[in-house]
This record gives sequence, C-alpha cells and structure tokens, in this order.
Amino acid sequence: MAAPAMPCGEEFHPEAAIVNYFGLGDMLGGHLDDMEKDWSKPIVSISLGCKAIFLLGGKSREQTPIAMFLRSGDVMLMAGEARECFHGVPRIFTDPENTEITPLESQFSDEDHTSFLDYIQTSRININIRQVF
Ligand SMILES: O=C(O)CCC(=O)C(=O)O
Ligand SMILES: [Fe+2]
Repeated sequence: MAAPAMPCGEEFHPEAAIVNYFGLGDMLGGHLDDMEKDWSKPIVSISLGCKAIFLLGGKSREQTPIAMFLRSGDVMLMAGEARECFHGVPRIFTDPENTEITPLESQFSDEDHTSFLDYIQTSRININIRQVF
C-alpha cells in the first residue's frame, strides 16, 4: 500500500506561496525544490489556466522522467519521495484546441470579464504552497 503523503499526527505549516506565471512559450526547467528545511513536508501545487506538461524525474538528472498533464483546477501534492525528485514544466498549451479551459471560458464569457478571458486563454498560473522552516 502506498505511504500517506504525510504521516498521521505530523503538522504542515503553510508559510509561503510562490506564484509562477507562464505566458506564451514559457517553460520551467528541471529543478529540485531544496530550499526548505524539512523535505518530509509536502508542496501543494495548484494549476490554473492553460494545460501544461509536467515532467517528474528521479533523484538524479539522468533518470528518465514521467510526463503528465496538469489542467486548470488540478491540485498536485509533491510529497514523500517525489519531494526529492527533479521536475519541470517544458510546455504549456496556448492553442485554443488544447488549452482545456472550457469551464473558465463559460464562467467568464460575459462582457465584464473579457480582459480576464483574454489573459487566461494564453496563460498558466501555478501557486505552490510550502512549509519553509
Ligand atoms: O508550475 C508548476 O506546476 C511547477 C512549479 C514548480 O515546480 C516550482 O515552482 O518549484
Ligand atoms: Fe518545483
């Protein structure tokens, strides 16, 4: 059975949130999140806007990563061993056939929200919440 993301009785103190903005052609290279003191604490990662490819590799850059889609509304937990793994976002989808933001488009289709819609149709926003200390 898979281990829980955080053992029972452990506390998580969400102390910081990083907001990443991805526009046309933007990507995030492979990296490790290693600035936090305690790597047993998860990172909670929320995706909004255009669909993206997320690559999750291993503990060294040599390991072949697995690829997954992150869509608007997805919440991903980077926890356990994944916390020690290289990862990155090599591409976001800004072409209308592949953005997969229909729920946002229908929610914000009225005239009051045209600038928000223009913005989000070619954008991805990732908010990741961390315990730093
Ligand atoms: O944008 C994402 O989904 C990942 C962001 C990330 O890995 C980071 O900010 O460290
Ligand atoms: Fe990261």
